[in-house]
Amino acid sequence: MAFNLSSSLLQVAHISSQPRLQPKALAAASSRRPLDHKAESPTHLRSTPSLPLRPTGRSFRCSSSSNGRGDEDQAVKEVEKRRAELAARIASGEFTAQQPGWVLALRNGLSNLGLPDEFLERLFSRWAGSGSGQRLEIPQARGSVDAVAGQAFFIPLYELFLTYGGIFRLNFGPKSFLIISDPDIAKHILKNNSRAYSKGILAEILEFVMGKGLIPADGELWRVRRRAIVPALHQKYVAAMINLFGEASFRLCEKLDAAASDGEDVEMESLFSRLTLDIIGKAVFNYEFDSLTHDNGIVEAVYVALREAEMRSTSPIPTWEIPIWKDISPRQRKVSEALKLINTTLDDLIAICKRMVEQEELRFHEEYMNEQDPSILHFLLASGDDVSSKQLRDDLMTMLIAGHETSAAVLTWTFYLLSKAPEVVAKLQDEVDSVLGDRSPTIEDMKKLKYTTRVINESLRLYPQPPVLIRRSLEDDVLGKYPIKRGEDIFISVWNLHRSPKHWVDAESFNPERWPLDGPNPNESNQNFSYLPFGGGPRKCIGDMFATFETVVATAMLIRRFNFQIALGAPPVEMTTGATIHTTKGLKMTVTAISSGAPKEDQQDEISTAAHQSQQVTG
Ligand code: HEM
Repeated sequence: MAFNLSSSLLQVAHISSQPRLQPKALAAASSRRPLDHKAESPTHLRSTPSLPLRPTGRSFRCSSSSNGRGDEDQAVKEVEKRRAELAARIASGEFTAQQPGWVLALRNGLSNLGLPDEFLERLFSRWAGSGSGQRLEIPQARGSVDAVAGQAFFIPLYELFLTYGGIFRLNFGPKSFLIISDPDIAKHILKNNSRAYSKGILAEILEFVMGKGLIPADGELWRVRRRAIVPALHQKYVAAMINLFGEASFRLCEKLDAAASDGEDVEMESLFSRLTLDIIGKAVFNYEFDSLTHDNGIVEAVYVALREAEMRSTSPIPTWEIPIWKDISPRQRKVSEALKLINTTLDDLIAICKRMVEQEELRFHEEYMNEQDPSILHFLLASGDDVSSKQLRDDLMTMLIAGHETSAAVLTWTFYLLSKAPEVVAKLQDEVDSVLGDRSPTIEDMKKLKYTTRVINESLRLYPQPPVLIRRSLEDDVLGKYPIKRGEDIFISVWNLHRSPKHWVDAESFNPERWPLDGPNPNESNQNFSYLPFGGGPRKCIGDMFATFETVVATAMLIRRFNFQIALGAPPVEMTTGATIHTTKGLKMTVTAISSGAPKEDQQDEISTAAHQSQQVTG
């Protein structure tokens, strides 16, 4: 049965438990020097005894409007109030069920006196009975809808993390989840013992649209498909994609040019969604959605399927499972029709591509790529991938969704962050001007656009897409010091890891400078699983390089041509969740052209030349 993600997450507020982490742990980092991640490991930080009071709701303020300050202030106040209330309830121990209130008060008191967390941990777990051989209990929270309704679910999880620490159980009625915000435990689940975990609920929710595609697949099927698909994203392919990114971004620039000269504001979230849909359609199965230019049936069908996937992951009652409902609900009928259209289109594309491959004088090798059709589908068919049409369709659909909404969300939040950081924009524009000038990016430029890359790295830290990773334990295991049973549903909160004040200095501020330009590209390995923008372990994203270059190219090409500001009177920018973090009401911006740059025909010529060059260099 499909399980509902949010019915759990919407019910987080009332708390019962053995709190582990004391509030004072939380703002310690703000007074620290920037972390040297190589020298100062998360483990070291965890044992730091000085623990000032935790930050309040200011962490997640993302409202912004150049006008309507009143609206903005009101929205910010609401969020802060709700958060402060929740934080106060958690901190007071009001809902403690398994441990008497006085134990909590004593522990808080000792903690405020500066006793190290680890010492208190040992003391109180012994008190709770583990020393006498009883099973060590994971801290628990149980909830009700009212305290968290109306906000993205990962926000209350952050509040709970600040009090309950890197692992706690979230109970609601008969359901329970483990919430992980500890880098070592995340590493254990994702990498060291990854075989003991499946995609669980995620596979159930996404089955209707991704079938057994690479994201939901588990076990042997996943291994076989991953082995077949990963080679398709080889270096030469990614280099060819830079040209595709450039062309699509150029089309977006044209659209923005028109808006700028007409003095019209633009809704950037939907434009980024269209940009990345156009890119991923070409990249995965050589299909021209052309959604930036016009709407058509297939574009609409893709959005119907995507919105349904998001609705299913955030709706309290799985009505779509009721057999008759499927037939009578207009929404579900629309979903079925959309899926039918997408499947037919994919079948047609597979058939066309098969014919192309048959007619080709094929000499397949590691970096095989057809110049007319460099798509992943073409590579798979040319490689002799022995797979059913249904499985191939599932994999293509999976990549379409995985590579579309994620990149769009990264660009949306990057431009939101940039709208509030003119000094970062100035540095970005300097870099882009000196590296690219007016020409289109090539694969060689990716190494040189260092600051642009750091901006994307930092945007992914503050707005990870998706904000939680989902797993289910396939066998008994031990997480940290806690034994867990088979069948546990687990959320690894990347949001919490990326904003943990234990691991980041000034965790909430947008500061691309935290990543040295001459340092390695930050990833889960060199950040000890405190930073997981593309996951980690064997199920790490296969499109990480693709997506990084895509967002770097789009950012560079837009930022050198336009200034972006939140539009006058735009609604406050707030978060909501689907599979990725969306805005609640869009990202409405005023776009002003910086200069006309090279004439358009020249730019178009350059795009073709750049494509040719990048193929020559890497081919
Ligand atoms: C900025 C854009 C992107 C972000 C932030 C992102 C993030 C992620 C993350 C965090 C995972 C791990 C999920 C988990 O462990 O549960 C993942 C998996 C995956 N991603 Fe991406 N992704 C992006 C773009 C792409 C693109 C462009 C593609 C395809 C070309 C892609 C294809 C996949 C696939 C197929 C998986 C599943 C891998 C497996 O389970 O073996 N992603 N992605």
